[in-house]
Amino acid sequence: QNPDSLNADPPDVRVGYFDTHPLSFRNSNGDPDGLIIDLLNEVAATGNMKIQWVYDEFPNHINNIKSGRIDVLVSVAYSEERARYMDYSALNFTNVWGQVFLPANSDIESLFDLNNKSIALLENGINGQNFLQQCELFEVNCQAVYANSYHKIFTMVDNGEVDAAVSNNMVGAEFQDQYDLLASSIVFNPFKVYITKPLGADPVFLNLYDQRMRLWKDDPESFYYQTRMKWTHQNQHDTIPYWILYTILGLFVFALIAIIAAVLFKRQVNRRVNELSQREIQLNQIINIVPHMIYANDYQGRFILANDFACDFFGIENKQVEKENIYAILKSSPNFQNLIAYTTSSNPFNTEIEARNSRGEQISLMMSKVPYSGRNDKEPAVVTVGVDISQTKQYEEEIEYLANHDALTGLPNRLLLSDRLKSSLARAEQFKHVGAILYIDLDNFKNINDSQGHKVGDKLIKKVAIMLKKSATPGDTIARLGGDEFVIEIPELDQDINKAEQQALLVAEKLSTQLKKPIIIEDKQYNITASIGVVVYPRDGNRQSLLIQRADTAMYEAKFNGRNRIQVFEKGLEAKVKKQHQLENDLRLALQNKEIVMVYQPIVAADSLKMVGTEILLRWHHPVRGTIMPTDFIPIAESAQLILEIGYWTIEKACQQILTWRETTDQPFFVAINLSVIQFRDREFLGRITDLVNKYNIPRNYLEFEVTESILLNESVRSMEVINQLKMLGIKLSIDDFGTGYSSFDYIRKLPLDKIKIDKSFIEDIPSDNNSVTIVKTILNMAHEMNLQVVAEGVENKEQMEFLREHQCQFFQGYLFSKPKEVNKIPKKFRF
Ligand SMILES: Nc1nc2c(ncn2[C@@H]2O[C@@H]3COP(=O)(O)O[C@H]4[C@@H](O)[C@H](n5cnc6c(=O)[nH]c(N)nc65)O[C@@H]4COP(=O)(O)O[C@H]3[C@H]2O)c(=O)[nH]1
Repeated sequence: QNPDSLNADPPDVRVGYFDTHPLSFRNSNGDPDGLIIDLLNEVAATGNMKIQWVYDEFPNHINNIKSGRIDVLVSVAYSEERARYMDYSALNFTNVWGQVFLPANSDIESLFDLNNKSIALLENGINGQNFLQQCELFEVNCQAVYANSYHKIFTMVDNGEVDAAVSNNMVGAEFQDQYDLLASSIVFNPFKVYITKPLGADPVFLNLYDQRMRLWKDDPESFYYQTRMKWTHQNQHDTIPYWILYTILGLFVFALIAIIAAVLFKRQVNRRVNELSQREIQLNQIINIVPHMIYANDYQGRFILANDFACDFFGIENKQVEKENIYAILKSSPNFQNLIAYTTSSNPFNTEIEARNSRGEQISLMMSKVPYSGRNDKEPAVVTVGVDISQTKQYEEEIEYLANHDALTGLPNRLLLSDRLKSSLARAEQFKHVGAILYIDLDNFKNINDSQGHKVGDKLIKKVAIMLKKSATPGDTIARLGGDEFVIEIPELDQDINKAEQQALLVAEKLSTQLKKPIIIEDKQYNITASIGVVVYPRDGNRQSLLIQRADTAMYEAKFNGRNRIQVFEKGLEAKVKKQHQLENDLRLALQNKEIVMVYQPIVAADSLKMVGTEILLRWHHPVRGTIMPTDFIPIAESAQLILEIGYWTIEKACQQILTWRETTDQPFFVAINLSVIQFRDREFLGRITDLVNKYNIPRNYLEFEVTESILLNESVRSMEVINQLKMLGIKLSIDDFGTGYSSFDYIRKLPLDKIKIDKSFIEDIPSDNNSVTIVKTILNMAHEMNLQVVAEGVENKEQMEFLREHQCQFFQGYLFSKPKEVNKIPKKFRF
């Protein structure tokens, strides 16, 4: 120490104290008093220092020391947080521990009883912090209520505002009697009590204190022990003898370990319980997500479990399921009928059933039933799983439908027809039934498809399908084989084969008439016809493939004979059709092999009998079969789609011939060419004709096209368009075979035609046959009225010629003048 300081005024040291009885407190005179007060007064006296005591609440002193308003603070427990702003004395002056104090009547016995209780704590107090850490460790959830003095804390306990209070044991013991408190067995965290100064402040007082304490603690008779005795009635070296302290600590550690073990165990149990309940929730979620029926019931029918699907199916509440009985439910509604036999059977099995749910909706279920021995084999039950296969069944049905039906019309396809035929034929054999098959092919459908596009073609096929359905009777199978081919199977006709054939023909005629009705598609009218082949079984065969093939052969024959016909199968047809097929193949090579040639038949003027023109007629010089006439090969060319090639070749040759004749003679000399309906329908027809007449630069009126009445009538809209265009090009037009078709004078009147050719079938019978005479006269009169020229075809003798001349027929064509000949063989006398 500085010797000068002994004589100088003792320096002031401001020491903060607060009520923490018996360590420090303000006595009834308002003066500082208590264990540490006495000790520090003594320390100050030995250091010749004068203490200036500053009284405040503990939390305020924390601020006081931080702000330097006091130099020393008494009774402070150590904490790392406090050490950031305070220096501690080296020696403590006492030890204390945390303790919970309760109202006298409290039944709280352990830390766990404090769960959900309110606890009064000193604001910023170290005991409060330690207590809360303990609570957190043991998952005790209590509500902390803070106050800034011990006095207030215990007052709250006394008033019943809180369930308990926490303080150090020493303070609590002091207040215990005053507030009638119960010192609980809940103790924790023993700690030492020091004096402190602001961090970095002058250490002189703290050093003086440590110096004195060191001396005092070594001497049991010292001022320190006397003072402790005075305030705490303990005369040992410390507040508690070390062995007691260690015992308490040991017990505390043991209790702590035991509690931690218990808590860990409790936590583990809680975690496991939690996991199990999560798992149960998960399992419930899973079986409820499954879109199939799952339920289990005991042998009395009581439900053990049922998922959402099952509950919805039976119309029961999931929460109520354990109160329900499956047997009672199954009996409660006719919807569950199909399940009864299944459920009451004791055997495990898998089966597919159709059932209705509580709302009456049909469901296909794949049911599986398995016995379940239950928990510990004591609760035997049955687990039922019903997999909802409704969707799969629906797909299967759709696939089966698609496999058996035509996608465009929805009619049975070849596969289903074949199935039905098989069973019809089997029944026919067993019961001696007679049936028929009609093979229907639309005439010239390909041309409509090509000229109008597939969309129109498809619509037409659909309409035809509807027409066929309307004309058929129930029990008939109407199938579409593809393209424009349909088959109708009529299974049960008269047992007399001839009568059965008549019945089949009647149906065919009905169909044919029905099909002839105009069909309107996209505001356009289409007139179609069909070629129908008929077979009757078992007469024409007893195998379905043979019967279809024979019906097809008959249809082909109908087509070959000019279409729009019904043909019953006959024995010789197969060979004939085979021959036609062979011809079709040969015809494909005929043009390039130059086997097709043109012959010319002169047309003469009635007055001069001089040739005014010719008609081109084709001949096919077949290398094996010899010369084939156009009536035999033109239908083949049409069905084999060769007619366009042949047709344009003929027109080009005609143009060349017109040019040759023009160069060799000044006489007007026309060439007439027959047109097939297929040429007429060809989209390129007008363009190609225009190109040809331009290419050869022929006088347009030297070219004449012959079309039949049927072409004009059947193709009314298109024909009007083509005829007008041809007229605009300057080409002549005549109607061939007039009188054999419908002969609609009204219609013909509207067309810009030039000539009518009377068919040779009328000419051959004049003048002897009255009917033919009348027809020829009528045609001639009508033609004169309409200002049309008339050509008589097939004039073979002078009587015919004279009759025709008499009735003002302007032109003749026939063997009387010349047979059709190659160009260089035409008789000279008719040339000019
Ligand atoms: N009995 C007899 N017959 C006579 C007489 N005068 C002419 N004929 C025959 O009558 C037919 C007249 O031709 P069409 O009515 O246009 O009838 C033609 C025509 O519709 C068709 N045809 C011929 N060539 C062609 C062609 O290049 N294209 C098309 N699309 N059809 C053709 O073939 C049909 C038959 O032709 P063809 O057999 O050459 O038969 C020809 C001709 O040889 C006669 O006095 N007596």
